Amino acid sequence: MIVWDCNVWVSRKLPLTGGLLRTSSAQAAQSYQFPRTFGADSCTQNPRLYKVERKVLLTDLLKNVEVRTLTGDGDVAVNSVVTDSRKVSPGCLFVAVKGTQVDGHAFLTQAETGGAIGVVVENLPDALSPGLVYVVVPDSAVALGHIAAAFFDHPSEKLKLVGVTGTNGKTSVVTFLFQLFRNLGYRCGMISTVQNQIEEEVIPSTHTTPEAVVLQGLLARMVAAGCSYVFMEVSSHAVVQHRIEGLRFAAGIFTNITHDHLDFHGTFDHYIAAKKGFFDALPAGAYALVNADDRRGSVMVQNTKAEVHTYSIRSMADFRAKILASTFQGLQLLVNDRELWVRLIGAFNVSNLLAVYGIAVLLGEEEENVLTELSALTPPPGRFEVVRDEVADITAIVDYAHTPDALENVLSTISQIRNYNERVITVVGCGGNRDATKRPRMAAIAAKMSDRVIFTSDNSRNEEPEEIIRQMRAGVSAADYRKTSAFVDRKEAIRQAVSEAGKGDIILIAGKGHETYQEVRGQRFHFDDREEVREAFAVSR
Ligand SMILES: CC(=O)N[C@H]1[C@@H](OP(=O)(O)OP(=O)(O)OC[C@H]2O[C@@H](n3ccc(=O)[nH]c3=O)[C@H](O)[C@@H]2O)O[C@H](CO)[C@@H](O)[C@@H]1O[C@H](C)C(=O)N[C@@H](C)C(=O)N[C@H](CCC(=O)O)C(=O)O
Ligand SMILES: Nc1ncnc2c1ncn2[C@@H]1O[C@H](COP(=O)(O)OP(=O)(O)OP(=O)(O)O)[C@@H](O)[C@H]1O
Repeated sequence: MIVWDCNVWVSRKLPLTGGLLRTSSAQAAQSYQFPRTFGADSCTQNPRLYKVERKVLLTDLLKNVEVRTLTGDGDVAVNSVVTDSRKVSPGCLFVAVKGTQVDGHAFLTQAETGGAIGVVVENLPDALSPGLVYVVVPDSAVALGHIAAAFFDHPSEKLKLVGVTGTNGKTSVVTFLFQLFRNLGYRCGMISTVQNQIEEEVIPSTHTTPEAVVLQGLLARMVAAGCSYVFMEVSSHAVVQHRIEGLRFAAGIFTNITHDHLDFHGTFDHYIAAKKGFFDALPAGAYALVNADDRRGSVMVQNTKAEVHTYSIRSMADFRAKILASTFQGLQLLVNDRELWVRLIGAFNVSNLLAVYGIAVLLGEEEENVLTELSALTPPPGRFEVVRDEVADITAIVDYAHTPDALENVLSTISQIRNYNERVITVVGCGGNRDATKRPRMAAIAAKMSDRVIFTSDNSRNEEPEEIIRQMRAGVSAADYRKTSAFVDRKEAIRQAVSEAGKGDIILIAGKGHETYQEVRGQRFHFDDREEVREAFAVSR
């Protein structure tokens, strides 16, 4: 597997004139040269490998930016765009962004000392340094998106970019789209929480939606690799922090919205507004495909310029489906009146499939071909992933559900498929330093919909895991409380679930899905629910 560091992609060599770079957009479109591929370790060991050999005139970077004032020489050549003063290098442009912890404007001196040739700011500092070019903009984060897009020569305009937003289903939908379009014969890229991918090449992911410079660089690599489609997740954080500014989307998909990330957005209305912001910004000529089964679906597209289409499993819509049979092996469906079998599990995946089918048809694919290819799709890692102990006849399901809604969905999927001669044992925890309001709600859902619940840890971060579990248990009704127990150590919790399970029982291990770590007090330890349950099955024999 080739691993690319997200900070290293494009090396574009342009001619220098008289010590200063003079170039044009036409030249800028020329010759991408990639550095050799590196393992992640070599990048960490040798920071020089991070250097992007690329220079663009500052004035060219600012073409789509609302500039209030520019002090200094705008024709200076910029060789990288940086938002962290600790990562500046000679020749870079430092963009000072106001964050949730600190204000990047506090680090202008550090940026200059590190070799920045220019800074983008919202306010000029009291004393100007003669060595720096100052660009004043109304909003640095907005400016950053456009600057990053220009630095990488507007990659999103050279392919078809499809963005997927919603509380749940983003990873599933982009993964299915990536598989489908590759099966239809296109070269594709994918940007997702689990991993980024350019055809076969896997690039580790740090965010659901990377920050602007990383994102634009990644897209530039995808262009250079000949991708004609890129499917990316658009998180509400990314919309609010303007990471997607400067991108041109061919289509946007809305899956659903439920309570999540209220620690960041403050209120549900702000969270809805963040998601809606993505559709507000879609250009005319793009498609907006929304889930008509979610009552916020119509709100999302109230002010969009894009062409609106809908999908539904409950009502009339442009793209609709009916579930004929639902089993742990797959689903039999009627999609726009055509019958098909898919290897995916759960009603929520029918919604996801409709989003995929709808966008493929809107983007011009033959309906017949798309329907045929839907049968070949496989779920992303850690999404309703089944691990079986065939000897003991116990089914474990590892799922990333870490919101009340997703947990309810997974448990109701299990209850639709189970035969009620068996028990459902749920192992679940909630993350630390994240939305605490979901803790009692998730616990109540788990207890109401399972025969047994074992509460445990799930990335407690800087909080006490015992306290998180206490807050969860507070949500459990008196009647359900006797079904519950708690094991702070997730390994022990999984082993306990396996030891309690009998023939035919189902163990749901919720919350971590594909994650391969447990984050405790700033440190990440290797932890993989799938490995743990396999091990627990082995030792229980
Ligand atoms: C809460 C949040 O969104 N944080 C993001 C934010 O960091 P921040 O606001 O804390 O930044 P800050 O520390 O206040 O710094 C502000 C600015 O000063 C700069 N700085 C800071 C210190 C210094 O010495 N010098 C300096 O220049 C920083 O580089 C930054 O540009 O801006 C950073 C740079 O863009 C992001 O990497 C960071 O994501 C962090 C790692 C994160 O965990 N984000 C999560 C919550 C997130 O974005 N999640 C969504 C998905 C959510 C979901 O659906 O599950 C995602 O898209 O990944
Ligand atoms: N359309 C959907 N509606 C509700 N729940 C879903 C849907 N699709 C998937 N899920 C459930 O939500 C969990 C998360 O799914 P997925 O990773 O696709 O969503 P996501 O939006 O990418 O979430 P995150 O950003 O947290 O990764 C899955 O494990 C599954 O249980």
